[in-house]
Amino acid sequence: MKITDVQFGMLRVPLKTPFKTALRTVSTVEDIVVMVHTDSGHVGYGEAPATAVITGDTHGSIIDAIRHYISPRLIGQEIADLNHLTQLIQGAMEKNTSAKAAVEIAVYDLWGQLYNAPLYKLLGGGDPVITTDITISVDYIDKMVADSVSAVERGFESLKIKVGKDIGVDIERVKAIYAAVEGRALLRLDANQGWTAKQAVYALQTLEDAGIKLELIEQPVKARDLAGMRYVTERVHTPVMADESVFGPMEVIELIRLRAADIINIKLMKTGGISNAIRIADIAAMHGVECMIGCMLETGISVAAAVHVAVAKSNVITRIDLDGPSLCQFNPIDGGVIFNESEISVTDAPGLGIREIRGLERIEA
Ligand SMILES: C[C@H](N)C(=O)N[C@@H](CCC(=O)O)C(=O)O
Ligand SMILES: [Mg+2]
Repeated sequence: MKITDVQFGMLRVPLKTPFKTALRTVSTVEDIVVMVHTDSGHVGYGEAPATAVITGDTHGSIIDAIRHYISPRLIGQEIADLNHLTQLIQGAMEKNTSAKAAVEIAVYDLWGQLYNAPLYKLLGGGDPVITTDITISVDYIDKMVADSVSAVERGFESLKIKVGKDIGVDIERVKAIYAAVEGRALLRLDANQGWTAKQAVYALQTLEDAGIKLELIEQPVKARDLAGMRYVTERVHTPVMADESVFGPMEVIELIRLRAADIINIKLMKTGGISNAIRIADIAAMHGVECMIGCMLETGISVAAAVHVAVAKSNVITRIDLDGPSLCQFNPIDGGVIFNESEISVTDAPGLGIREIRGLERIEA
């Protein structure tokens, strides 16, 4: 099975409610879809969102990176030579992790199709049912409490509460949500870099002293402030998770060496796809560090790939934040991963099992 062509589409799906973090507000998922064609007629699918505030990637940069740097290296290559293909993709250029991720996901999809097996089985196998949390956007306190209660009523047992806007209000937000859902859901906080190290310690110690038990705090301080991450990790009981601070394996090694966080959030759009996600999971496992697998605003193409990784690496990926499809008004993907609110299950369809993408707008080559 040889690669013959790489094509693009744009997938737009409105969100159920605006997605609001300390970094941005978004109402529609708008992702680049990549289709890798082969001489056998098989097509592999990948997807990349333009999360410029985190990865630096835009729609234009994703298409340009693939069109001019990645795709020319892949034409004529054999899907069976997976490690060679991932090296070609990762070595095509610096950064541009979302573009690399989209192409790698499509290549892994084809690799599964080549061997007629679901991807998670080729990656090591595992229990094909996992449970995700759901994100509660940062907003007025009453709205966040209502959204949290509604999520619990829909069956979510883990809520990812966005904070990082105003430290005083953030503390009140968490107290109010905790009071409303106590005993029914675990609370994960994500400040998306919105606090200073001292603010984070103050907020977390105030919440801990008030008897509020949090599962973890994600990325309390600026991405590059590893000293700040370590400062917080050393001073609070709540486990600290690194998100924007770690993209690839080298950053993970440095973070672990510095003991700057307790947990690592792996996202395919930061790692550049599946090969580095697996590397990070293995490095973390060797050091006894647990991981979450997360997503950006993605639909059931790239989130499906993350699900396969999560299933195969459940020895170390102990937390799941793959709520992209649950945040969308509808699911445009007919495929091998079934997203049913908090429960995500994988079928035995080959590769990612994608059969149809509804509403895909073609982007001319
Ligand atoms: C969607 C997911 N639950 C999430 O919160 N992901 C990111 C933010 C993604 C974005 O801004 O598009 C995160 O910070 O964990
Ligand atoms: Mg995060």
